[in-house]
This record gives sequence, structure tokens and C-alpha cells, in this order.
Amino acid sequence: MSKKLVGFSINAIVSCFVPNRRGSFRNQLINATAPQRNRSMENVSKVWLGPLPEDSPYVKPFRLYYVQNGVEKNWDLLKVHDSVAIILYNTTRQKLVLVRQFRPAVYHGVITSAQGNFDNVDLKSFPPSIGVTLELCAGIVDKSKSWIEIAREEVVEECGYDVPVERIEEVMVYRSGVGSSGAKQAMYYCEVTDADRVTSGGGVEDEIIEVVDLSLDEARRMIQKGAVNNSPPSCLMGLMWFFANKAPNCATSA
Ligand SMILES: Nc1nc(=O)c2ncn([C@@H]3O[C@H](COP(=O)(O)OP(=O)(O)O[C@H]4O[C@H](CO)[C@@H](O)[C@H](O)[C@H]4O)[C@@H](O)[C@H]3O)c2[nH]1
Ligand SMILES: [Mg+2]
Repeated sequence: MSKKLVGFSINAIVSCFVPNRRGSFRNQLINATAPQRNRSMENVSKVWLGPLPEDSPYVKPFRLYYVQNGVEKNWDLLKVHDSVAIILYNTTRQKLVLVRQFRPAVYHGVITSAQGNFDNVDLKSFPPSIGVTLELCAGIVDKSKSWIEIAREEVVEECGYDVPVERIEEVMVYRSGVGSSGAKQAMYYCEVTDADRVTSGGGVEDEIIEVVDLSLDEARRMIQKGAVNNSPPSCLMGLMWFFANKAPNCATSA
């Protein structure tokens, strides 16, 4: 990872991010049985906006200046965490394993697309379910561990499958938010079995994540024309990669 970017150190940013966001695996097992597991992701009773605090551990806005063809230009950027995403395929059930979550950014986006602003949001007209996404298991790179180890931890934390890194294959590395953050995301593929399942998943701390087993027909429908519904491009691309390279009876022949 590069250490310096436009005057502030990435390490300094990372070090001010919430430390030890993830508990130990033992704590995760304890958390998995705690009563808060029953909280509903759609039980959102009030929404409002506020200014971004300067010490946000997740988003840092700034302006980058550059001279191109002798002309000074600038671009407004957001420093956000890099991330990993994992295409999970359960070979016992022949199901893809995805996650459902309430995404405040998506909820905001859907509402502002519909009414032009986020003022006086009526929760009856805009129920929290419109901000729920179906995504690949994914997580931010917020600790000094190898990316593949972070991917392994996300798989067990969010989906409950405990697999060694040797079973996780790198698929591709790309940049998201090319106009705003240029953040790096690495995508991985991992086959799991029911025997690898150690918890029901669901995330750590205050995360509310539902693990969803998707049949290959259901996954195929998600990437059909007109079918995309709130899922991020990384998820859709991961599904397409799976069908192009891994799905039973679908692998392209040489
Ligand atoms: N982002 C953020 N803002 C806050 O204000 C904020 N406040 C609390 N948090 C906490 O940070 C953690 C983020 O969870 P993950 O590590 O699992 O990361 P993801 O949210 O899954 O995001 C990944 O996957 C996405 C799908 O591919 C990609 O789009 C992202 O780029 C990629 O990072 C959660 O514990 C959440 O409670 C915030 N997180
Ligand atoms: Mg996640």
C-alpha cells in the first residue's frame, strides 16, 4: 500500500479509523448467539442529514490540484477505504452465497432520484426496504493484514464459513468510484461446503447482515437486462465472472 497521498499519510488515516472493529473469532461465536441477532435491518424509524465531521473514520474529502498541458486543474476527491469482495459458491447446496444489508447510501440515492432531495422523508412512502441491497460478501481494508486474510475474515464474519486462505482465489483487482475516490477493490472466489459453516454469519458488532443462498437460476435472473435492483456493479460483475468461468455446465471451453 502506498504510504503518502496529497499531504496526508494513509497510515495516519487508517490509524484514526476505528481500531479492532472486528472481534476475535471466539467473540464472533459469542456475538452470533447474542439476542441482538434478532434486530431487523428494516426497523428504521427516523432519517435525517448532517454535515460530515472532519474526523470521519470512513470518508475524507479533499481537493487534488494538477497541471495538465500547462493548465492548472483540480478535482474534488473522497479518500475512502480500499476493500475486498468475495464470490462465494456453496458446492453442497449448489448455491451462491450473497448478503443482504440496509445501505444508507443507497437509501439516500433512491430517495433523491425520486424526489430530488432528502428533505422530510416520509418513511411510509420510502420504506427502508428500498435501501436494502443484495451484494457479494465484502469488507473494507482497515487493518494491517494481507488482503486475502481480510477476505477470509469477511467470509466467516458475514457468512459464517471458516475457510483457510489457500482455498481463496484472486479473481481481479479494479478501481471503483473513478470520479470520486479511485478506491481499490480486490475480488476473490471461494468454494465452500456445508461442512465449513461454523456460525450463521451476520457480521460483527452492530452490523445487521442476512446471508442469502441464491440458486443459479436466481443469480442468472439478477444479471438479465432490466433486472438490476440496487445491487452494486461489483456484485453483478462477480456473478457474470462466475457464470463465465465457474458455474457447473457453463464454463467456457478452450
Ligand atoms: N462506509 C461506512 N460509513 C460509515 O459511516 C460507517 N459507519 C460505520 N461503518 C461500519 O463499517 C463497517 C463496514 O463494513 P464492511 O467492512 O463489511 O464493508 P462494506 O460496508 O461491506 O463495504 C465494502 O463492500 C461494498 C460492496 O462491495 C463496497 O461498495 C465497499 O466499497 C466496500 O468497502 C461496518 O461495520 C459498518 O457498520 C461505516 N461504514
Ligand atoms: Mg461488508
